Amino acid sequence: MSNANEKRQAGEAAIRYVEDGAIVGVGTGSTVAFFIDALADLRDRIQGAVSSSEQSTAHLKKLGIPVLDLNAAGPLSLYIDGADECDPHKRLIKGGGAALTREKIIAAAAQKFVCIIDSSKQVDLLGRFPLPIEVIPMARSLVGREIVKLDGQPVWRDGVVTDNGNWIIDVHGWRITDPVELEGKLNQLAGVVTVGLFARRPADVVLVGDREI
Ligand SMILES: O=C[C@H](O)[C@H](O)[C@H](O)COP(=O)(O)O
Repeated sequence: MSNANEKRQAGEAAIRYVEDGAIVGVGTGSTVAFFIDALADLRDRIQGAVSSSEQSTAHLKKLGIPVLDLNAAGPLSLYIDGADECDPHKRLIKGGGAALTREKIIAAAAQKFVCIIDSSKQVDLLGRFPLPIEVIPMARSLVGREIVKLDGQPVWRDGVVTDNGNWIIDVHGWRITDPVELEGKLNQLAGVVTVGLFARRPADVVLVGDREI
């Protein structure tokens, strides 16, 4: 089965976690787009969605799904989002679409995080996909030098500005044996806004196509 078909299956399968009256946290990306399409059928049974990006907000609104502010919504029961890589412990690399900061905030606010992926995203060890890091623009070179000290190869995602007005550095060449430790270490660097490692707050459920693992 193609990756696109598995993404569609995962997006549609995630609907079974949505409860009546819920405010649903919604991630970003091509897999989530299938979820949003399916969520439109339930729009009269939910209160609405909290969105992780301008892209998802536009999609949700186009389909008539109310988009709510996280501060007003409070704790969320459910967050649905894709990932760029997923290890056997449900730890993730995210941020291929530059939406990692708002995604991490919503994941932290949600009781259950259901991650929807196709099978190409499954890895034994995180790091084949370059690790995205959102940085304050003036700190780009500083953070890059710190990454080199940690044996990573930083590549500036030239031309990309995040929804928060910041820049992205993609780090190549890391085999991430201890993602919890690395996430903490990178979070401490001055100028880093968010690291695309979701190890301290991994997914609770992963759907690979329509198969829950
Ligand atoms: O910033 C983007 C997000 O983390 C996405 O969830 C991730 O890149 C996966 O996207 P896709 O479902 O398009 O492969």
